[in-house]
Amino acid sequence: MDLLKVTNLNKSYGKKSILKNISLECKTGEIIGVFGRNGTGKSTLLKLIFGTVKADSIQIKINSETIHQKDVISSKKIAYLPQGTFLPKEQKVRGVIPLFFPNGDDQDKIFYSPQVSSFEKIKVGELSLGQLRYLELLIIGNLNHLFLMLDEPFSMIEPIYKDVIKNLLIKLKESKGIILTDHYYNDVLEITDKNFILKETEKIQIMNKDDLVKHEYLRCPVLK
Ligand SMILES: Nc1ncnc2c1ncn2[C@@H]1O[C@H](COP(=O)(O)OP(=O)(O)OP(=O)(O)O)[C@@H](O)[C@H]1O
Repeated sequence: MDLLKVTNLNKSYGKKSILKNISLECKTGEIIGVFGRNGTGKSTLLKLIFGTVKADSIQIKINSETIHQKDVISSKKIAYLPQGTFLPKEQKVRGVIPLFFPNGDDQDKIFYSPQVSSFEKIKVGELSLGQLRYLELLIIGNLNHLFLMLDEPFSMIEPIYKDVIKNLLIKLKESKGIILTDHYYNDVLEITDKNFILKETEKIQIMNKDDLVKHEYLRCPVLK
């Protein structure tokens, strides 16, 4: 088991405090869900841990090793799925895979993953949103990072691909720790082991949908 430990995380933009003294832990074998209304800092939190947004303060440790924020990307221990696509739209899927996986066996893992044969000849820009998000997750998930930060893996995705993505994430958590955020709360709660909500700069643990109502993320009554 590997442990990602983030402590003393503070972030403000100008005079506006976004996240105050946040701590969190994620183990390999675990998926953690992050909720919060628009603008509460969910994406910022993931980018701070990945190192692409500079923190006012943050300590990041993986097991006993401290990783400075500026060294997170080069350490190749934490990966990040941004909200927007990062793949070249004009390339066919079968041309994109070798860009990330020079080794033939590694490429095969992607090519023989469920569904990929149905869209490998298509250009990235012509994929459905579900196919595209799944391909991105397959690529990120098959690189060797221990921890994945995923920003909205389910948003606007057709139901069939949501299921394919959920199955992939459950498989990936066998060897990785995953922190994800998405407003599709039912999909998130279906696969997460722990959850929290960001509210007014703080992090509050969530046990179920009722807690999401209590903290004014959902309106009641919640159908069960
Ligand atoms: N580069 C920036 N400069 C100034 N303010 C910013 C910047 N990036 C984000 N913010 C502000 O920080 C706050 C948190 O933004 P963030 O994108 O993390 O929210 P979020 O919880 O992910 O929202 P959403 O659910 O809409 O994706 C928002 O008020 C946003 O306007």
